[in-house]
Amino acid sequence: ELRAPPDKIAIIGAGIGGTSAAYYLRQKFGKDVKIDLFERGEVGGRLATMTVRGQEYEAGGSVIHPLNLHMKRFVKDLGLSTVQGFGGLMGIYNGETLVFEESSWFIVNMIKLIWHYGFQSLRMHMWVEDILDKFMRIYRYQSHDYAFSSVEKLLHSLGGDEFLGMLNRTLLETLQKAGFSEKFLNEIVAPVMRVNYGQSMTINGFVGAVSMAGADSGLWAVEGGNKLVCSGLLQSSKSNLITGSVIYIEEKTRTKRTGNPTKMYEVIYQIGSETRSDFYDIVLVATPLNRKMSNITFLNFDPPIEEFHQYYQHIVTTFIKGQLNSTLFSSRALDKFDLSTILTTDNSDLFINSIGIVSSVTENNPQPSTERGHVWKIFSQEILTKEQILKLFLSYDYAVKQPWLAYPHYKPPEKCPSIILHDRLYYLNGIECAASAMEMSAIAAHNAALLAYHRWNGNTDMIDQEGLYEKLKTEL
Ligand SMILES: Cc1cc2nc3c(=O)[nH]c(=O)nc-3n(C[C@H](O)[C@H](O)[C@H](O)COP(=O)(O)OP(=O)(O)OC[C@H]3O[C@@H](n4cnc5c(N)ncnc54)[C@H](O)[C@@H]3O)c2cc1C
Ligand SMILES: CC(C)=CCC/C(C)=C/CC/C(C)=C/CSC[C@H](N)C(=O)O
Repeated sequence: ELRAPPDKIAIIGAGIGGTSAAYYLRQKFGKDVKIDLFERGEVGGRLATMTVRGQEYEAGGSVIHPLNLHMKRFVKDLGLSTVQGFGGLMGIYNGETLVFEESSWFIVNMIKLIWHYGFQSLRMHMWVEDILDKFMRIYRYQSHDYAFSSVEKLLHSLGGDEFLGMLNRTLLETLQKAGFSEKFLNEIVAPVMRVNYGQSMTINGFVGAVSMAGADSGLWAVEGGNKLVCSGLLQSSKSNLITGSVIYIEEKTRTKRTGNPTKMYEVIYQIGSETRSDFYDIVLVATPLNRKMSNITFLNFDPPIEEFHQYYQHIVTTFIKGQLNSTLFSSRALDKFDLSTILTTDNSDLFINSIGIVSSVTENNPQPSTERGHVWKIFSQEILTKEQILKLFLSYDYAVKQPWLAYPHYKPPEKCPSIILHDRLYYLNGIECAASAMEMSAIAAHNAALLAYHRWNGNTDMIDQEGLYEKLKTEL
């Protein structure tokens, strides 16, 4: 028998995590629950576009994997359209020369890869496939409403000790153990880690696999910008957006309409210079909990809620429209230079992680070359200086930058923060310690919604079930 649903739920953060939590909470708790979604910045969070000269470009989370089923479902349910085509040729620069260059001929490419690295790229493909295969089990568990009380338990359910163990070893250790060559690791794997996570192969093995998946073919994005998923979910979940900054959360006893004293959470927030507060039965925190990123204080909890010190990687996205100085990378002049993406190896002298031609959020493919050049997106650790820009470009029209505290600085062994911070207080972004990606936040959101629902109704048999894979394999 179900308990009456909660009256009010608060979600802090309207990124993809918070808005998908609103969507799944509405599905589970029904139409009568009031859901307030607090956002101090823009709806979308790290899914953000930048408008330059009338064109919008993805400045944060930009690509989605074809097997990211939550994102796929949101796009379908919300009636959004997708754009494909992050094609073009890729090269890898080591600070002196291009150590690898793609060819537009599939067969030539294969021969080049085998010539340089033997069958390592095929083996890498199989390594990632195997991890993705196990990862996909989460969708089956969630479609049967199963929830997990910790990130570790969730990952363990996907592939046992070995799968969870990926959090405790560096990608380098994992791949060396699997027999990959130094040359392949330095020239192919390290550049992919740099473009996707701005870090080296010392990140944990799981996020390393996610990053390699982020170099697969078939990647897509939402036409008009990935952040449209967040505004769409906010609307479809019929949540109430409060544009304010949450500063405190405190547990208090309140007397409800029924006359019963009930433990509730007081959420104290600021709108401009005004401080307001409201009471909630359930609270979901959908933002990284650290001073620099959210600055939320948990007041008077017994036992106290731990301080979070996860360090987030500083990354700068810069958009530059201009004529690339192709001679920096190769002896070929610009009209003979056909690479549209250049990744870099782990070389401390390099001041960029990657540079690539981008299309606007409405284009399916990069615009044909114009006199004044393409729009290039550059990832770097630091803000580019004018001298650095002039080294990269013969001439340029504009350079606009967006700095980010982008994703955790990975340093295995990883100990993920708790999902259950207190009785009815949940934390979604602990999942980023395993890997940060849009789909990971959506998975954490679905899990937290299911967990909140089952704990509210006392359905303990739906939480942390072991042997789920075997159990569900035989179910229709
Ligand atoms: C440059 C970059 C490139 C990326 N590329 C990709 C990619 O290609 N593919 C991919 O899958 N992932 C990518 N990611 C990762 C992906 O964007 C994130 O994992 C995901 O967007 C995180 O979503 P979230 O909702 O969990 O957190 P966020 O998007 O950070 O949302 C948290 C929200 O909470 C709000 N907030 C914080 N504190 C408070 C407060 N006190 N009160 C009220 N509101 C508050 C914030 O303003 C923010 O909007 C990229 C990230 C970056 C930065
Ligand atoms: C979660 C799973 C199974 C897959 C996600 C794969 C994926 C899309 C990874 C990308 C992660 C990421 C943080 C990319 C950042 S940079 C993206 C892109 N190269 C760009 O140039 O903007």
